Amino acid sequence: MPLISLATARQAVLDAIRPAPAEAVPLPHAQGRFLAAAVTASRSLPGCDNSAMDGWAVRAQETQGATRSHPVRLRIAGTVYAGALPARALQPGEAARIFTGAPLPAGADAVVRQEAARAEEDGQVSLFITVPPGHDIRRAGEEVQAGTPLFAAGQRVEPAVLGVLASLGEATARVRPAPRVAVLATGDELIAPGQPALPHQVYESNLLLMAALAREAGAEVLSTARARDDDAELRAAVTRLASGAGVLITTGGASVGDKDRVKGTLAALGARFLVDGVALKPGKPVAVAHLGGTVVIVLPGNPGAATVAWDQLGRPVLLKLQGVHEERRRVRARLTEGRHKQAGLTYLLSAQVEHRQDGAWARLRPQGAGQILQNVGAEGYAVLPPGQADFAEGDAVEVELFDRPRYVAAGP
Ligand SMILES: Nc1nc2c(c(=O)[nH]1)N[C@H]1C(S)=C(S)[C@@H](COP(=O)(O)OP(=O)(O)OC[C@H]3O[C@@H](n4cnc5c(N)ncnc54)[C@H](O)[C@@H]3O)O[C@H]1N2
Ligand code: MOO
Repeated sequence: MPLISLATARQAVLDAIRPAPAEAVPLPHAQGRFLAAAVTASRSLPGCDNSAMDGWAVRAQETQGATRSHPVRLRIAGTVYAGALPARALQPGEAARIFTGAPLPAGADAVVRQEAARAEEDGQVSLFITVPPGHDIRRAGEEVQAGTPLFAAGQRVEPAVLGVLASLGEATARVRPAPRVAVLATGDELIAPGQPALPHQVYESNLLLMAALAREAGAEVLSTARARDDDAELRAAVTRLASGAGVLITTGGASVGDKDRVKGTLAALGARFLVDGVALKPGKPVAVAHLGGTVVIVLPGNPGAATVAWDQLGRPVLLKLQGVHEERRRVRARLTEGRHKQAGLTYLLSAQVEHRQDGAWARLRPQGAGQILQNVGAEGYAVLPPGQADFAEGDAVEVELFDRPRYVAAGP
């Protein structure tokens, strides 16, 4: 049976995943989450007319003609600090001492900053500049009017968004919970970093890598574990890890070798496969299954293949659970070198994009499913689509970029 395409696989998986119910969380816990509902400004910013500078609140008209050699003198009428209300309105002939952020007294319509003024000993202030109405004033609502739509559902709560929510007075945000993820690395050959290893043994790197990638996609990683290529051990590990997790990521043992037992173990436990194998390289053996209420992402052991398979199927699952769909930027770029590929598969190759005078070029680095260095510094994947086997140097391809994705609310 021919393998299904990447696009078909992703659609099948996403159709089967529902976003988790939204919850209100305190703002400090909302960082990195995705808004479950649109946010409208609950107050205007600023809340009232206020001073942009430390100086003097005045009637602009009364500063007419003021210069350093011919100052205008006004009577000092009290002081307004930020957070306090002015004691009274400004009368003609008066200036009030005012500080940055303090509400403008009624009657005042401009501020003269203190560098352009001097308080005299007779209770007056000399102003050295003429200012127009509105000078150094921040008007109520000039940044945002109460009721203005600010963020769409799906917006990621980045630091700047947290700042805006707090300045609106919000203490909580409605977001989807972080998917609770467990990671299982399988393989007899694996040795934990820090332990001695012989050349035929392999340092286990997928646990750390996959947990980190899952966190990048919003997950809370509950546990990581290793298991040998042994049915009983795999069964016990899968059962234990899946019991507390919404998503279980496994790596290794996903192909057709004698010791590749992960899919068989899952099937024996009653897993229902949504996808089993994709016309993708690297990452062909990837599978996605439901095991009770847990989504299991079965990744190949090869770190390069696991990374691509995670990125193309695992990450979208995590985002859908959080109610969003990611739109990546794409650029068209020419290959700096030719590539031969299997015609039926989509190849996703780690690339850096170089902007030259004659346009964008995709530089592919040495890479392979079993390699890992290509991931470092990669700016995106050059997409070599199915239906073509040979790509020559200079052929234009799409590069799917990793940075600055746009998150939009996903369907149900
Ligand atoms: N006859 C065939 N052989 C293979 C096929 C096939 O279709 N027919 N598919 C190949 C493809 S594609 C891939 S990808 C690999 C995937 O194999 P597995 O998922 O079964 O992975 P393993 O055999 O367990 O390991 C592969 C490789 O990766 C290393 N590895 C595994 N886990 C880790 C880890 N946690 N940290 C670091 N490195 C790890 C492992 O030592 C192996 O070198 O199968 C092809 N074979
Ligand atoms: O297609 Mo495998 O996942 O690369 O070697």
